[in-house]
Amino acid sequence: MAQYRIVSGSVAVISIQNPPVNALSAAVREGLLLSVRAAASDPLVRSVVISGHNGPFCGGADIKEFGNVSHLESGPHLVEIFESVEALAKPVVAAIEGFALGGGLELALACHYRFGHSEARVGLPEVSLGLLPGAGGSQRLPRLLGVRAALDMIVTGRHVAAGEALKLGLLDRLTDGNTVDAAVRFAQSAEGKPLDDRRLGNRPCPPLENIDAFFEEALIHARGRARGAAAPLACVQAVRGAATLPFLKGMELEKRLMETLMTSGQAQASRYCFFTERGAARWTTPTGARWDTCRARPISTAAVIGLGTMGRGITVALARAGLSVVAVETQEHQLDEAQRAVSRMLKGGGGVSYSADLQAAAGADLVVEAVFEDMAVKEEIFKQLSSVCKPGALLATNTSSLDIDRLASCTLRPEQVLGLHFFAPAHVMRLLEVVSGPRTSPQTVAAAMQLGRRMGKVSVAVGNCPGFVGNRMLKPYLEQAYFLLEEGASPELVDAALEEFGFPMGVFKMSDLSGLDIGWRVRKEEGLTGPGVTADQPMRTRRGRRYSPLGDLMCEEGRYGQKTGRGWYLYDRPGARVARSDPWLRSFLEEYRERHGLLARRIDQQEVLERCLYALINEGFRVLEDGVAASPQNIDAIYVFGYGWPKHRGGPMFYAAQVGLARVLEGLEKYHKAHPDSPHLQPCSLLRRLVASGSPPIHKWSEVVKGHRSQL
Ligand SMILES: CC/C=C\C/C=C/C(=O)SCCNC(=O)CCNC(=O)[C@H](O)C(C)(C)COP(=O)(O)OP(=O)(O)OC[C@H]1O[C@@H](n2cnc3c(N)ncnc32)[C@H](O)[C@@H]1OP(=O)(O)O
Repeated sequence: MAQYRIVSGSVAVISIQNPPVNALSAAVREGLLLSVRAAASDPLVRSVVISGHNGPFCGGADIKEFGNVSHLESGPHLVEIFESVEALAKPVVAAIEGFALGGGLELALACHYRFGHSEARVGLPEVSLGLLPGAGGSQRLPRLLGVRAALDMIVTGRHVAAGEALKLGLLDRLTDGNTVDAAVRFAQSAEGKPLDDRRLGNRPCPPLENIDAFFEEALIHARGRARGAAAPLACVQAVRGAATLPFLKGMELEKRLMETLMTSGQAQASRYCFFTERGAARWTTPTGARWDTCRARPISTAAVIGLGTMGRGITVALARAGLSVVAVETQEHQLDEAQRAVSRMLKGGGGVSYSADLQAAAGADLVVEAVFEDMAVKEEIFKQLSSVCKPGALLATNTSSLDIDRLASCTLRPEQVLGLHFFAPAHVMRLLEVVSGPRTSPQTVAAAMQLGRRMGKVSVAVGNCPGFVGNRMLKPYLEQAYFLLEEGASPELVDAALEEFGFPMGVFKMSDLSGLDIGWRVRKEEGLTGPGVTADQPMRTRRGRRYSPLGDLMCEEGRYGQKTGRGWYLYDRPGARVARSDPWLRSFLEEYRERHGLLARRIDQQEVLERCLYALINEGFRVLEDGVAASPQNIDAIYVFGYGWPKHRGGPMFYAAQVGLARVLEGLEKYHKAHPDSPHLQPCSLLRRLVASGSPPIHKWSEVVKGHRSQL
């Protein structure tokens, strides 16, 4: 699948043909090598242009082959092909339109010249697949750009726009016109000229002072970016090889590092995330409606009701997606402040108008309610929206846990009511939970999923239950963290274990960031704390189960987290970010344990991880059993893109499969025996059934789930 043709009498144009992204599958590799050999041996050919068929240059190695060694090993290897390209005695020009990523850019680096379209982008994103640029990219790019710029691109995996690539010297020329035509003309002008200096494998790496100190720092930085991830560290090692070794020795090092990464569980997990992200768009409902058959009415105008932090972020996300937005806030002072904040974020007006009157939502195709979490207030707004809004307008709530169906009941159009659960900050975070109630129509889901895509979100269709998928699973995780404090752990110990696992922030730091008062309000609403709880009720039991009042007590002390400068940690001032240990908290916990006759014991990191993560995973199985998520892959997408679950660990359900379902079951049984008053540790029946049926691979779990009622 490489097209070969001769143009202008002397230029061989080799076009990679493998839609949609022209990935370098075995067939493409075969075709490329044959074409390069044909160009080398044809005396009429004096130069070569390599391009991508129908737009994109090349999306890199074929990721679908990675899990299958026989596919990966069939056909010539990329390193061999790129060596032949670089060694060709005729000038080779890469004509880059769309994108040249991973192996695609490595191919371009083996060419003698690189032409780019002005809207193209290039990058070496292998690190996000748990790999390194293992087809010479880690050795050629530093020789072209210098170590600093190359290391940045390789360790971050970022896509670089054509303009920046030109400045860096990665692209030789840009064109706004037809890239292949421009490359052909240039190739002809380079015919017969010396090529030695154009072969990056021949060049030394530009010198760098204080190499040891530079790479030490680079390693520390790489470790901090994704804790516990092996690929960024291997990338640093490979680039160090480029800076210190001859090309062929560097290539050997790259090969050794790549072989270790390629077969690692981390690469498997990262690859799984890649497909999970894309798979979330393919939703279905029990009525048979599907992503590819259900037509969605396009949404071009939206109204956002309530301009607190969430409402502002949602307004920005919608405006950036090209919608015309009316932002409504009934409190005048809040409206002015919000207008300034939104304009700052959008760097100007950006198609947003403002109003203090709900009537302004009358003409919108979609309304997103984003007022604070109070059911009575939301019900009143939905009642009003039902009569104010035009027929056909969709009514969405940004609630993070309340009942969508109850809100739908306040309207005369329950089939057009849904939840759009954004994550803070809403214009930055990738995840969107699209929540349907029992009466939400498939067309409504389709429209929301399409809108999510326009906003660049990973949108996941979920069913209606308290907390939906993400927050429902978070509850047992948080609960175990509180219990661990009661039993003798400190917030520092719990957070360190979770951060070492790979979360960007431990549970207590995260709670300080989002505000302890949010959970407090929810618990009050649920009747777990506050005036509804009578004095004769035991403090550490609710509805017959263990309950930790620690979070409530903290709020009663006015410790809401970063916003008050005090929470599970101490901060220099309200709003400051750097968490410091707080001696007050230590005494508070000691006094609490003493008051309740709790004996502090030594808790290790393994127990922290198992109790917190297994409780969360167990709830994930319940979510699947209840039909609130369509697949374990959807749960994993939610956790990776909304809750900071490390990509190199795939998501909670993937992690459970990787650890072994039998081991997770055994762990839960052990902890439930020790804590029988904590039902979240009681293994759910789906997990038991999966283990009983031999722990099938994750893509076969649906066969065991079958027969349960879907809430989607
Ligand atoms: C043996 C190894 C030796 C050497 C090292 C080389 C390693 C590599 O090259 S690893 C691959 C590096 N490349 C990437 O990481 C790029 C991954 N792709 C993307 O970032 C994006 O897909 C895109 C920017 C290329 C296009 O984005 P967009 O237009 O939004 O489309 P989609 O992402 O929805 O993708 C469409 C479709 O294509 C599939 N796909 C994308 N890239 C690849 C690929 N490299 N290999 C195989 N398939 C790929 C993607 O899964 C979508 O299909 P599905 O919807 O069916 O999943």
